[in-house]
Amino acid sequence: MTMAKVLVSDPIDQAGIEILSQVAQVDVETKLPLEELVKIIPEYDALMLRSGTKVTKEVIEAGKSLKIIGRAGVGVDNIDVAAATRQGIVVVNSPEGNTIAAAEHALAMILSLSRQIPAANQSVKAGKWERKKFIGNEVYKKTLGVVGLGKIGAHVATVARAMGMKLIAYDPFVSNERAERLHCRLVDLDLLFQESDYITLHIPKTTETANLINAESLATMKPTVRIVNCARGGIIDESAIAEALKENKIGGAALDVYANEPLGESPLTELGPNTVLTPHLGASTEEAQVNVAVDVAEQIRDVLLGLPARSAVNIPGLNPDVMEKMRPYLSLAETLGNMVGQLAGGRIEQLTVRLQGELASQDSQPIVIGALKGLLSQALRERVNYVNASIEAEERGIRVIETKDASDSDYSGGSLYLEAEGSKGKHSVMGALLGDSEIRITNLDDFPINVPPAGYMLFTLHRDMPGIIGNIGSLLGSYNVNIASMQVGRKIVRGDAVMVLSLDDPLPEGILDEITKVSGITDAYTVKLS
Ligand SMILES: NC(=O)c1ccc[n+]([C@@H]2O[C@H](COP(=O)([O-])OP(=O)(O)OC[C@H]3O[C@@H](n4cnc5c(N)ncnc54)[C@H](O)[C@@H]3O)[C@@H](O)[C@H]2O)c1
Ligand SMILES: O=C(O)CC[C@@H](O)C(=O)O
Repeated sequence: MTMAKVLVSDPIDQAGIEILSQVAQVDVETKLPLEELVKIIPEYDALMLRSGTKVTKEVIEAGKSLKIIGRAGVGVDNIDVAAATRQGIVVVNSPEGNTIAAAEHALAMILSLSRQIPAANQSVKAGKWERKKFIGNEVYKKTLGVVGLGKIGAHVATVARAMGMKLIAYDPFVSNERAERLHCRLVDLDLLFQESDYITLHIPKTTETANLINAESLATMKPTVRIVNCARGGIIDESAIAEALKENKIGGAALDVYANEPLGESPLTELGPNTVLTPHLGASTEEAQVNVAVDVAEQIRDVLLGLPARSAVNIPGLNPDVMEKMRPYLSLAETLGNMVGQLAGGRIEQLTVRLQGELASQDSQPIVIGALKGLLSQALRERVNYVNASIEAEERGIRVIETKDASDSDYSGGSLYLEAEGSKGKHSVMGALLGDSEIRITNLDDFPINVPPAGYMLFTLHRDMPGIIGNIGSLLGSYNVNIASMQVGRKIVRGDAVMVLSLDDPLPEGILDEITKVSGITDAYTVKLS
């Protein structure tokens, strides 16, 4: 077996490299120009990066073997996640590994601005002793406006409170209870801008948050306000804040992140001591770098070993614990999805997924994704996976109906019913687990059966009458097709029935037509599960 290959395209801690090396050949190539990255990426199974690499659609489309992209940090805005999802590539990050580092950097920025530490440092090093020039302010009893009360915002709030600051916050997605626990008063954004002595941003950059701080909002703030951005560049309009700082319309700003990085030429670099700039250092502590490298490298290792990732940003809701617990049911869902997809024909319009009995108490989302993965596997083969199954189904216009019926199942552990409507009509299959993980198909088109899935299967709809089984057996024998097992399911004696045959060999071309000509057979279908 050839060893997997991982490309590490930004500097990451050695602890991460060591983990990756357990399962893969690791190449560290930093500062690659885009065209070079596009050229070499086809060789790699995984890509690990920080904020320095831009993983564009072009990179992703060239990464034909990529299974996972790991961002050693929080923000995945330098990765085209939509393109990765479409291509079935898992994107993982380290949501908490650098929380404390980023929060402490924001707090350091608040204090640096208040006491003009960077400017005072420069002055002393220049041989001066300007004690009067560097009179600062205390943060004690000042109002801190926290925009974004997530992980980093919450830690900033906790420490700021310990320093005696009054806290207000704006985050439309957090509850009053969370804000109260953090001793923050939730306010609207306009009020936060007007009341704050310090404003600190801890939100992602989205279309809603782009240029959240601009000339207009700056005009509503106190003339002494100090603004800190250790979140993302582009949340502040850089020319507007540069203008406000130059004209002393606000007290100061400390920025770690920029619309374009590296910052290069910018009006921000021309500003005086009221402006503190750092080169995206929020996550740059030894501790955080070990945390994020280990966190993400472990996930890459796991995915390369066929295990789930714990912080995938593009597999909604499928956390590893759920995946592990549900694994046998996911396999059941995939098998049934694959079968019903073949029975109902190539162009599927609707899939109904019903979780029955005890299974109804489980989250249906992973099961639905598993069923869709199975359903699409004939068309998309290995291109469909747990990441892109839903998006691929949506693009094909497949309607998905999820239902639950806790009362209905003869099987302990419950059963799963799938019904698909497609170009070959409407068909249904039901299945359950025998013991912990053995799959049984328990129903086909509403006829009770009990068979394990097999590589090649033949299903017939027929009239239950003497001789029919023998005729089918002889016909298959004449084509040298060996029958591994056979079962008949019927609702009433001499009524309609199904026959399920597991075959050792694939059915030769044209034999289905012959089967349907056998007296009593009304229809016949084959399914290939290998
Ligand atoms: N400078 C750095 O090196 C560095 C390091 C780590 C994280 N970050 C950045 O810091 C930011 C926050 O990270 P986190 O780990 O706290 O994320 P988080 O997801 O825990 O918190 C983000 C918060 O923002 C809120 N939010 C989203 N949209 C909002 C909006 N329009 N208005 C107000 N609030 C909104 C969310 O409800 C959430 O509570 C991210 O942008 C991340 O990329 C930067
Ligand atoms: O990689 C870095 O140093 C920055 C990471 C930071 O911006 C993040 O979003 O986690």
